Amino acid sequence: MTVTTHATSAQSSAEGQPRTGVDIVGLRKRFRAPDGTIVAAVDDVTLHMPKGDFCVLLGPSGCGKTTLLRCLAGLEHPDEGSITIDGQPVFGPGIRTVEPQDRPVGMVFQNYALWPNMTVADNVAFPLTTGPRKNRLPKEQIRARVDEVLKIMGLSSHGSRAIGQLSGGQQQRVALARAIVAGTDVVLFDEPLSNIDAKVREILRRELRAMQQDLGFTAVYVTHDQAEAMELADQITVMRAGKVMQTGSARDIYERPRNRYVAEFIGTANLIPVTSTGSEAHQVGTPIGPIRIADPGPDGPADTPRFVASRAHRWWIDTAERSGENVWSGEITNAVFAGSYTEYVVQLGETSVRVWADDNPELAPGRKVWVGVDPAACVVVLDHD
Ligand SMILES: Nc1ncnc2c1ncn2[C@@H]1O[C@H](COP(=O)(O)OP(=O)(O)OP(=O)(O)O)[C@@H](O)[C@H]1O
Repeated sequence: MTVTTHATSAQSSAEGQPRTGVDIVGLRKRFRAPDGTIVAAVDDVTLHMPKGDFCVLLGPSGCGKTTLLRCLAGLEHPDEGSITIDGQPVFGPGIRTVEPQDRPVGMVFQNYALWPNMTVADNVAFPLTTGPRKNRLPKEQIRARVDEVLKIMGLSSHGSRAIGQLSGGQQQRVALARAIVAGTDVVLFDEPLSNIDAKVREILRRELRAMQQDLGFTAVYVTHDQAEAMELADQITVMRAGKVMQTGSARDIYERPRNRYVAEFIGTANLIPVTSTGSEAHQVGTPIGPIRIADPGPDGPADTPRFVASRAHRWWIDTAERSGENVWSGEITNAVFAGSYTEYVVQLGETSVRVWADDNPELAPGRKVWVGVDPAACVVVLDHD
């Protein structure tokens, strides 16, 4: 990827435009693969990213997250739809497409994309020193702004160093500093921490979140790492094959997945097929008998298969006989000690469930047990949208 430059915040704020975050409507981007087939990399995406929120695009490799981000940056030309960034239409029918360097966004790439022959300070200053000369800040102001940003990123004493004299984590700090130096209201991140070792990544992640909250910019952050998404995001958008599967807070997505894909992609879910609508409200029939549920799930075509989804850690396990709603007896078929919990696989007839017991009762496979789950932790999800 190439480095893009960033418009100054002065441009977006001085014109007094309304700042609303990022709005994407009906966006499509197709590519022709080498074998001639057409790939719908972004497939009718409509998404609102509220101003000042940390918005994560999450999904497996190839689901279209980077293409969507590149469309926001202006590095890809979408086939259809519209994009508005902080009230400024940058792409859409009847709109002159705004070039990357004129969009009110900063961008941080996975591979840092720094200029190796420039010092740290010059790399950070770069977005302020490009564009029409008449719009540029005076030199002293650029220097002051660069110093300020280097301080925020803990790089004050590194300004005159060459890029090659920095560690990977420090280089990524420089890239972050460069993305925020112009004070743009939207910063785009393409898996910025994935080349950094795990310990430093954790630190940078926390710093990035704190910095984003302090400065108040809207972050659009691409990752395939669900833990990273959950730690950082105000809003997570789960993508699959170019489409948005679900958008919500980390808690919404985790506790109220709307389809099987989301339930399985985030966390560990037990999915038990729904065989009938159940004789009472908030109850469904399944191969292990009726299950009481909290949420009947989204409407969808009647013939779409449905499942009761529940998180493994919301189940309990007991060796003493238990009875009541959402309680079953079964046999442990596998037990794996995972440190803070033990995962048991328990066979209930033809169905097996995973139970994460955090009191580590040390039960061996073959043991008869009772297991159960709180109805509040059971939601019905569609097989697909
Ligand atoms: N320039 C291109 N030419 C042809 N196909 C492309 C091009 N760019 C992306 N694609 C295809 O579009 C789809 C989405 O790619 P994209 O890079 O957006 O996915 P991603 O979710 O960001 O994946 P990753 O996490 O691996 O980067 C993939 O099938 C990819 O092969």
